[in-house]
Amino acid sequence: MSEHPVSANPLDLDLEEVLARVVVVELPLTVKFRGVTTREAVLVEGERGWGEFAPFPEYDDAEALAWWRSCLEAARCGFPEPVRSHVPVNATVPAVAANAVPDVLDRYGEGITAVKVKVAEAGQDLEQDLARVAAVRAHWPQVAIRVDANQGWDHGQAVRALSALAQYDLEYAEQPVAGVDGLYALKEELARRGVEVPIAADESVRKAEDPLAVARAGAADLIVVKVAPLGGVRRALGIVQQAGLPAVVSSALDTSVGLSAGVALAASLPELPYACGLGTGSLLGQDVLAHGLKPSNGQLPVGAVSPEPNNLRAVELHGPRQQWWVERIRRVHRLGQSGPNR
Ligand SMILES: O=C(O)CCC(=O)C1=CC=C[C@@H](O)[C@@H]1C(=O)O
Ligand SMILES: [Mg+2]
Repeated sequence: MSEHPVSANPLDLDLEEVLARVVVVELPLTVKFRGVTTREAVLVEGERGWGEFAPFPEYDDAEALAWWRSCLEAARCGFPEPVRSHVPVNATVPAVAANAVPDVLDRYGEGITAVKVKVAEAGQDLEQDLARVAAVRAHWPQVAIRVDANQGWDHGQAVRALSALAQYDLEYAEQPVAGVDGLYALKEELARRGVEVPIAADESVRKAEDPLAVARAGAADLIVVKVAPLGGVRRALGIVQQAGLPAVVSSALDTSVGLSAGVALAASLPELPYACGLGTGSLLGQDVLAHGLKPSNGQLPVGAVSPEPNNLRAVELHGPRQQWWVERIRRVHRLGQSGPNR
């Protein structure tokens, strides 16, 4: 790729030249997350660094376009100047059985100050969520605990669950129910009942037509921002600035290349009031860097990353899955050149 000015459109490139050099990888997860045990991603090296394209397989091309823009921003434009050298991260606990919690937490090492616990998993019940959160509190008594329901509760379930979980002094509840109206109604009801659990919006930001609608409606106390679904670090920075709410930077279960874009966003935000959901490198069984981005003393370092050729070769995909990703990029790229500026 030739020298690329930051102000130009990163989609303006010779696509076949880029596709000839992309690396498609599949990384094993050490714990099942979002129902999957491996994570596929495409890595692209550009004149300013490495970018990652890894929209989940079920996402359509319109949704995947923001991830492609984000990948090309990293590869071709680089990132804004950081204002800090390290970012604090939370441990993330998937919807595992309570007795598996200590083992999951220990993967993140010492010095973690916040833990995010997945709740409302399909096929599980509130007792299992309470037991998982209790196991976190028992293993690490001092940490702040937040829960993420991925909009898995309806209004009544969320009121019941958060009223019960409030005994653990929750830092916040992430996307307990679906939609801006749903979040607003829940926030009102919790306030009426005196249940003091702040509400964070995730899907209502990253999957919304208008990522600012939730802030305008006063339906959340804070927002979760993820670089790839929001179309890159600069777009995510703009959304945080316009939302005017505290922001938590999170991963999309990325390889260390994708995580480094999240770190770049966290590093350039003027305020960083919460530990970031960027510790998920600890859930990967293999990574593309010689030393993957895993927390040390609860923090990740800010800076460029570069995959190690041997690590890349060990996880590189060939054949039909590689072709599937290449074809997906062709379609998404065409959409970006022809369609509305999503
Ligand atoms: O925020 C974290 O602690 C880790 C990232 C995380 O939870 C997620 C990553 C990828 C997909 C999402 O289902 C999930 C989330 O909902 O925040
Ligand atoms: Mg979430």
